[in-house]
Amino acid sequence: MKQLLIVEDDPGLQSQMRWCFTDAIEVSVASDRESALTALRRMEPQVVTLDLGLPPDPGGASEGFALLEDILRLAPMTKVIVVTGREDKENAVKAIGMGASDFYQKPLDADILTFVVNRAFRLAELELENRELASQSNGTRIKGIVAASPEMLAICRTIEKVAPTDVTTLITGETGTGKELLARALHDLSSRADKPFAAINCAAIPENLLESELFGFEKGSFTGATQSKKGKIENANGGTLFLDEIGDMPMALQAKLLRFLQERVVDRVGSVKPVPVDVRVVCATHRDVQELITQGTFREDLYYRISEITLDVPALRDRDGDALVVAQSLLQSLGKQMDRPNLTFTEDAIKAIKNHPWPGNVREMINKVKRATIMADGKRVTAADLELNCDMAGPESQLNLRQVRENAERAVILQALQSCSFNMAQASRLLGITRPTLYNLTDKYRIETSAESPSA
Ligand SMILES: Nc1ncnc2c1ncn2[C@@H]1O[C@H](COP(=O)(O)OP(=O)(O)OP(=O)(O)O)[C@@H](O)[C@H]1O
Repeated sequence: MKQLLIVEDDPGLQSQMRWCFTDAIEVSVASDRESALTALRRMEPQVVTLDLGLPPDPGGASEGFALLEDILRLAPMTKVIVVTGREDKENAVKAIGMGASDFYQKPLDADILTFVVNRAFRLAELELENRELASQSNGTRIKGIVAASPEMLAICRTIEKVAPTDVTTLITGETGTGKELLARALHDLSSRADKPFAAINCAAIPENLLESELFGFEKGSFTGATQSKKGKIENANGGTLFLDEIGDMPMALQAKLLRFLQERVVDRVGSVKPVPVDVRVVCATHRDVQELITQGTFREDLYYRISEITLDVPALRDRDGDALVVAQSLLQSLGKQMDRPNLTFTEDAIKAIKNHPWPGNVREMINKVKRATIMADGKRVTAADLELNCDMAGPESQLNLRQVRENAERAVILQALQSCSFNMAQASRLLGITRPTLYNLTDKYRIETSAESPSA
C-alpha cells in the first residue's frame, strides 16, 4: 500500500491536501516534528510532504530543516517533497541540497500536488525494484551457475566466448567447484547444444573397461563381447565429449586418446576399421597436470592437445562473496524442493558461511544446506543447523546470540519507557510500535510498566 505522510501545521491546508489523493494512497497527517517522527516510525511512508514552516518556528524554516534531517537519517529511502511559500526558492534549493527529492510551492494546486506526489511514489517504487533486482542478481546467464564474484564472473565470460568455438578445453579446479557444470555450459551455449553431451569419469571406471567404454568394441573382440557396441566417443557424435578426471587416465589409453584427438577417428577394440567422429572434447581434472607430467604419469603431448584453452576454476573460498550468494540460492531452491519455502539464514549462519573454508566447495555446501533445510526449527537456519562453527567471539557466544538480541530489545524498550516516565503511549510512539505490541513486549521481558517500580 502506498503511504503518504503530510506534515503541515495549518489544519485547513491539511484537509485540503488530504482530499487531493484517492483511496489508493493511505494518507496520514502530522502538524509538528514530534508527531511527524512518530508517524514516520509507525507507517514508514514512502513519500512525505513537508512544510518547512513548523512550530515553534512557523514563520521560519529551522524546524522543517531539522525534521528533514531526522527523516533522511532514520529512513533515507523516503522521498521528501518540501513545501515552501511562493517566494521561498532559496530554502527549497537548500532542502534539495540536503537530500529532499523535490519541492512544491504554495498556494495549493491539487493537480500539481498530485502530479509531484505520484512522481515521488513512482521513483520510490523504481528504487525498491532496483534494490530487489540488485540483491537477487546473478551476474551470469549460464544456467545452473550462481556467481557474483569477479573471479567466477570472469570464468563465465570466458565460457561464453569459448563455447561457440570448437577448441578443446581443459577445466581445472578443486573437487566440487563446478567443473562439470561449466563443461555442460560450453556444450549448451554451442551450436552442438541439441546433440549429445556424453560424460565419462576416467577415475571411476576400471582400467580394463575404460578403453571399451570410450572406444567401443567389435563382436568377439574379448570374452563376453557377444555383439558390437559403440563407445562413448561415437555416441557423442555431433555433440560434446566430457572426459572428467582426465588426470587419472591410464598411460596406455592416453596414447589412444591422443591419436583420436589428432586423427578424429576411433578404433573400436577388435576392429581395424577406423570410424570418423565429430565431437568437441572438454576435459576436467582436480589434479595438477604439470605435476603429473613431471612424475611421468601424464603425457605432455596429450596435455598440449587437450589444453588449447585452460580454465582454472577458483575454490569457493577464493571467490569474493560467492559463498553467501550460492548458499542463499541453494537454501531457496532446496527449501522449495523440500516443501520448506521462505527459510532464511540467521546472522551467525551468515558469518559462519563466510568464514568456513569450504574444502569440498559447492558440493559440500549442497550437503550442508540440505541438512539444515531438514533440521531448522521455524523459518531461520542457524550455523548449528549447517553444522558450521560460528567464531564470532568463541563458541560460548553462539548459544547466546538470541539472548544478545533479546537483551538489546529489552534495553531499548526500557530506555524508551524511562525517557517517557513509563508513559506507554509515548514510549510506543517513540519505538514506532503500537501500544498492544509494547504491552506484549513488556510482558515477554517482564518489564514493570509503572515508574515507581521499574525492573531495570
Ligand atoms: N556456481 C555454482 N552455482 C550453483 N551450483 C553449483 C555451482 N558450482 C557447482 N554447483 C553444483 O555443485 C555440484 C558440484 O559441481 P560439479 O559436479 O560441476 O563440480 P566438479 O568440479 O565437476 O566436481 P568434481 O571435481 O568432484 O567432479 C553440482 O551439483 C553443481 O550443480
